[in-house]
Amino acid sequence: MSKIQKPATKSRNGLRVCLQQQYASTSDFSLHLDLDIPSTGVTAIFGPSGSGKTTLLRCIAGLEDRLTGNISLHDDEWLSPSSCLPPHKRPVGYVFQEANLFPHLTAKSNLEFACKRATKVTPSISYEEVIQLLNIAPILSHYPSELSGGERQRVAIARALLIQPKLLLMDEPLTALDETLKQEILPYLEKVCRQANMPILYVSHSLDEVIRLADSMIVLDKGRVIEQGNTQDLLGQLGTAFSHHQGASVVISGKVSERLEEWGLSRLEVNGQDIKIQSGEEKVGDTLRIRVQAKDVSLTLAEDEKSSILNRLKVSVDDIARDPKDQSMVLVRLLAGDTPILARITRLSAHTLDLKKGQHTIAQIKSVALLR
Ligand SMILES: Nc1ncnc2c1ncn2[C@@H]1O[C@H](COP(=O)(O)OP(=O)(O)OP(=O)(O)O)[C@@H](O)[C@H]1O
Repeated sequence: MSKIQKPATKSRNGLRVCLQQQYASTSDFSLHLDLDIPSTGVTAIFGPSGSGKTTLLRCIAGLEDRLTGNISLHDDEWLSPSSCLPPHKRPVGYVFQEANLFPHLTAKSNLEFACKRATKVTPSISYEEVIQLLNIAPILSHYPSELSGGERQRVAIARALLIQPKLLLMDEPLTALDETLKQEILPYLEKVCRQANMPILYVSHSLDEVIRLADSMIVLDKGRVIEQGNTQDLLGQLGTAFSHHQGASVVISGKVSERLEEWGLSRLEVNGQDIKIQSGEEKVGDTLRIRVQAKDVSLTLAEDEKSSILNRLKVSVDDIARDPKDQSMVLVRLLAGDTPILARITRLSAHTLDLKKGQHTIAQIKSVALLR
């Protein structure tokens, strides 16, 4: 195995991972990474099957032994050329695809086991807080076999938090659940992600989950990082793995400026323009994150056109790219101020509108198409 080229510089904050790993000298797969991961927030690890997502988490947790390099968290060195902290000494909470609870112990005893393993003397989250956060008080006396998949996974997340980790690793925690259970558990995950004051690495194949949960993203392919950045920036670019995805979308953040109770809508201010969305629980002043799918954005040049579409944003065309998978379609990158929006329209429409870079146009988005 060759040595890592770039020496790891120490990070004062967050997770530093600079490593090289290979399962066996005969294996085709190897992992070569050099990453700085923010000290809080969710970083999604995305990429095709076999790209090394699970291997990366296992290396960080200390579960792989054929690796060299440096891993540190907030300047605590877990791996260096001269040392390797064993897995049980790493302050890591790990949530797997399957809940992996002890089958002979009740949910409560599973959690108590985690409390005994806690890595910190002063807990950053109490037992009661975890129970409340994941709403598992009613099921504490149940054995894993008596719980639904979603309940088991909520207990598994609680167990990972009660270890009092400084880093949370989640490997496709929703994949084994059906759609209904996924929707049931997502709000809990969102709460955990928002409240946990630590870096969270979240492996997922689901663009939906990534958009809902991740602040930043790392895209792996064949053990290498091919894209990395802030979720909003990355999703708003053309020519990435995401812009070619069926569900190509951008994430837009805005402040709720008004609730239009009579119409069941809320007004969101985004760079001085209004977006109306169907009302939820949000209050005036809240910041909301909404997903706009490229397929739900249409373009028009007529400013005063009467239309049932409520959201008509003044934008400029920043770039146009052909869809490599469908020659009848193009993706248009638009800017509303500095907020990127993607529109997936036919090549014929782009031709008819004579779309060009820098051109001013109107992006129309139906309110019902906006997801949160
Ligand atoms: N124990 C092992 N021994 C040898 N090769 C392995 C081992 N575990 C995984 N691999 C190989 O390493 C590569 C990366 O696997 P890994 O599980 O990290 O991918 P992944 O991106 O998590 O995939 P998926 O999305 O399918 O879970 C694959 O080619 C896999 O076959």
